[in-house]
Amino acid sequence: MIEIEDVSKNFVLHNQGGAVIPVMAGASLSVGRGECVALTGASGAGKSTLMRMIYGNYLAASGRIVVGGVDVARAEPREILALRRETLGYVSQFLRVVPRVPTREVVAEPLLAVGVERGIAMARAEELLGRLNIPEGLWGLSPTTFSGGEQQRVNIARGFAHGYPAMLLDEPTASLDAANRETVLRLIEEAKMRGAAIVGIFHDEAARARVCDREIDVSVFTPKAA
Ligand SMILES: Nc1ncnc2c1ncn2[C@@H]1O[C@H](COP(=O)(O)OP(=O)(O)OP(=O)(O)O)[C@@H](O)[C@H]1O
Repeated sequence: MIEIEDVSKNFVLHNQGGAVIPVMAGASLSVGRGECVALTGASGAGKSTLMRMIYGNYLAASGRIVVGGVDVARAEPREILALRRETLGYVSQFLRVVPRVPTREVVAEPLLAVGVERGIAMARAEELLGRLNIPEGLWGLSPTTFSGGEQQRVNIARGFAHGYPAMLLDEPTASLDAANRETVLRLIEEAKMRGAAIVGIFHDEAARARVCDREIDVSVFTPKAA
């Protein structure tokens, strides 16, 4: 479902005389349906960079990144948007809050975007908000004023609303209490059971051991000259 072949990445520092920093070379990785792969490696090894390339935020210098049959490294912007709507979910640590949109709608939005009937989308949103312990009294309010932890849980609910065939998870259990951490681990297990291919960064070692099938140390993709 996610195929990465011989990918390299350089950063060009335009404000520092155009210095070229090679950060990745020969990155290859394959993630099948129902599989969860953890990216590991020291700080600065390139975990976030690889995730951003898979999501199409950073362009690879060479190689292929194929998600659900779409080569992200070569796709048109509208193809990337369709991929993100239908196939590839990204759960970051932080919610991008849209002012005045109620929490229930924020969570249901990915389902409405793929044409799920409104009643079904809202029911799924409410189920997830309940599981993640967001008080019912908050569901009709915009999450703008929510606490950091509440916004993080709303973001997780939104990220797991639609059954994406492929998912990227950036520290999904960071700073959660035990009960909510357990819920997130169950959501990951449920996603795997329905066949999602998952790539994630997990600093929480116990979480990684429980939900990940394999670990890839991205420092093996650090260019030799770097
Ligand atoms: N936009 C950018 N411009 C220039 N260099 C960058 C950029 N983003 C990342 N880098 C460099 O690429 C390397 C990999 O960074 P990256 O954030 O992917 O590491 P990481 O493994 O995710 O680290 P951490 O665990 O600290 O989050 C680092 O040396 C970083 O300085």
